[in-house]
Amino acid sequence: MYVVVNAAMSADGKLSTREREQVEISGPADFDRVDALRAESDAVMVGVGTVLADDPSLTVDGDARRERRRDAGKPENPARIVADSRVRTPTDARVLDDRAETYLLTSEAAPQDFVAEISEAGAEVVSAGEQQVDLPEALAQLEDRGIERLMVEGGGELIFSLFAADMVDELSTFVGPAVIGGWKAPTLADGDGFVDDFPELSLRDVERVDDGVLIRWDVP
Ligand SMILES: NC(=O)C1=CN([C@@H]2O[C@H](COP(=O)(O)OP(=O)(O)OC[C@H]3O[C@@H](n4cnc5c(N)ncnc54)[C@H](O)[C@@H]3O)[C@@H](O)[C@H]2O)C=CC1
Ligand SMILES: Nc1nc(O)c(N)c(N[C@@H]2O[C@H](COP(=O)(O)O)[C@@H](O)[C@H]2O)n1
Repeated sequence: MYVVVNAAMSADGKLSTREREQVEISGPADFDRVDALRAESDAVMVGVGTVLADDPSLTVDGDARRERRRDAGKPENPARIVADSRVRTPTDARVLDDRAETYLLTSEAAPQDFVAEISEAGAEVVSAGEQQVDLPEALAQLEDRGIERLMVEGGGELIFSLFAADMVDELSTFVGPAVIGGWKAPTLADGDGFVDDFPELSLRDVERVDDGVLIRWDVP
């Protein structure tokens, strides 16, 4: 599986505010690029923190892009994946609507009645790991279901875990023209953080987009 992480951060490296309120960091050209990235992917993934904060749909906006996917024999939207160890996704979350297939990655710690409710609400549940989703195992199960190109949008906890598991192939960050601040505000990679053995990145390219900068890295 090829894993692309894409996120937008403020000039000071924050993904959202200390209240975890979504901020439009990207401008129109960057949002359009993100839509194209979604359309090129087999699945789009977030952590449940992002579902609870933003209630995203994770679908493709552009009609022409959805049509191209249909013409290629694919579903018009990529699958949606939520890492949600204990099933905190609300049953009325937009990721559970019928616009795309949705996988909920859970662990053995997930209460079985929540698992039943979320399955009833339309998600396919994939269990891997004891207390927290074991990402390599869960993503291997999804690869078996045909997901080869995965786009990850965030948030910071999930992105850190994917780097910690050495599962990221490419990182795109749009750095936008705002300062959000706040030590509690989510950053690109949160979790426990690294103290040594930092993942090394190789700069692919840098481009001015809207009023910010798009930086693309390969993760060798
Ligand atoms: N600016 C941007 O591009 C984006 C911003 N965001 C922002 O990020 C914030 C949410 O980020 P976070 O709070 O960090 O939550 P998150 O979206 O990274 O979800 C973390 C949660 O996922 C679950 N999880 C299950 N297995 C896991 C594993 N192996 N590793 C890590 N997490 C696992 C846990 O319940 C954990 O608390 C929101 O404020 C949202 O607005 C989110 C996506 C993109
Ligand atoms: N690329 C990007 N730029 C921003 O400025 C953002 N705030 C985000 N947020 C992410 O986009 C998701 C919203 O998805 P839908 O449009 O509802 O499908 C949100 O949940 C964050 O993952 N991304």
